[in-house]
Amino acid sequence: MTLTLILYTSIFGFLLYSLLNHLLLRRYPKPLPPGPKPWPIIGNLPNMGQKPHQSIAAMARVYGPLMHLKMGFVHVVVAASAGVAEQFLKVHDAKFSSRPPNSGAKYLAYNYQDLVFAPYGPRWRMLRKICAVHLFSAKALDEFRHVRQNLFSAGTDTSSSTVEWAIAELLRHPEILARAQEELDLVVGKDRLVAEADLPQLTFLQAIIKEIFRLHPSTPLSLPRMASENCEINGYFIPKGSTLLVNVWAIARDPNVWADPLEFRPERFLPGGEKPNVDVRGNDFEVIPFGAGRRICAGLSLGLRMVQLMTATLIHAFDFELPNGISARELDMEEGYGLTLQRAAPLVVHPRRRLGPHVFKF
Ligand code: HEM
Repeated sequence: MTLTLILYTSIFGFLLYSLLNHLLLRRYPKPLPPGPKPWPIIGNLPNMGQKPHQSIAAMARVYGPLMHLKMGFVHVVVAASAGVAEQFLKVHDAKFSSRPPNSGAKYLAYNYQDLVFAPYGPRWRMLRKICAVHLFSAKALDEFRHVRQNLFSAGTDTSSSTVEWAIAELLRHPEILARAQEELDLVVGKDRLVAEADLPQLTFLQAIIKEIFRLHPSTPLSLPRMASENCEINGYFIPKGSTLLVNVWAIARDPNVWADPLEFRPERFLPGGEKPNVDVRGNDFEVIPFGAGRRICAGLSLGLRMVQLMTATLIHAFDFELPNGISARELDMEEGYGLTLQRAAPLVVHPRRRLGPHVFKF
């Protein structure tokens, strides 16, 4: 008797949910973007897997670069190509400049009062202005240069994980590492450590860092945005309140845009390469590790400088050996998943000094 009751209740619940869903979806003037069919109540949560950026990229290969998902009752739209990302983050940027609510931001960030989670409006504008003028402007960064110099621990999680990926890729590509060290020896010499002022002359190093940000962006799904009003993108309806995820990881590996996208090839960013003029500062949508538009990473210039400086200093000052006779080609490059894109297995290396001991005396 009880079992029959549960069965009938479940069937009735399912039919009611499908009917409501159908009626609600019909109110839209245009179709929602295509996407996998959501389950009742939980939506597409079971499709997310252990590494959502990879699962979402696989789904986008089936449903296209503008995709619709349901996370529970929340509409989620995903941008998985440079063109679609540009629509959201440039053409319609103003409508997607708030972030969706979440408990972490509510309880840890003083009820959405910090810069990252503040709703788009006067307070966010004021915080952003303070950062732009007093903290992260080129002038402020130059003035605080001496405070940062070889201060490795000051790197944030995003910066430190990017450097870890960089060292791992360089170990797997010894010819690229040798060329970068050659450039460093030429520009910096062997009697001092790299300084921030050297960075503009280290063009090969800069290409390496761009390639690292392309293959291993520290926030693969960027930070979520939220639609503040209904809008239409590429002929599809995006309901107000939808969460926007931009799969910067998939965009930067798009085979329609990048030749041999999975290959680590910094030369592609050098003159004569396939993308000599492409940068990571949010103007070229095929590689946007710092996001784009008005809520682009506020610490972009600092993050970029820190990653360049830390990587340059490490490979200039040290050679690295892998422990236990592991060959570089065997190095596990599996991704873990967390707040930032970490290596599944942390990189363990034995550093050997390449510069004389006098260089390390401070
Ligand atoms: C490797 C380094 C870094 C990467 C890859 C990175 C990436 C990102 C991304 C993807 C966003 C979201 C952008 C969007 O919504 O379009 C973001 C936002 C932000 N980042 Fe970074 N970031 C890095 C380093 C830093 C550093 C060093 C700081 C400050 C010390 C910083 C401060 C911020 C802030 C305040 C925001 C929120 C901006 C806003 O909502 O207006 N980031 N970052």
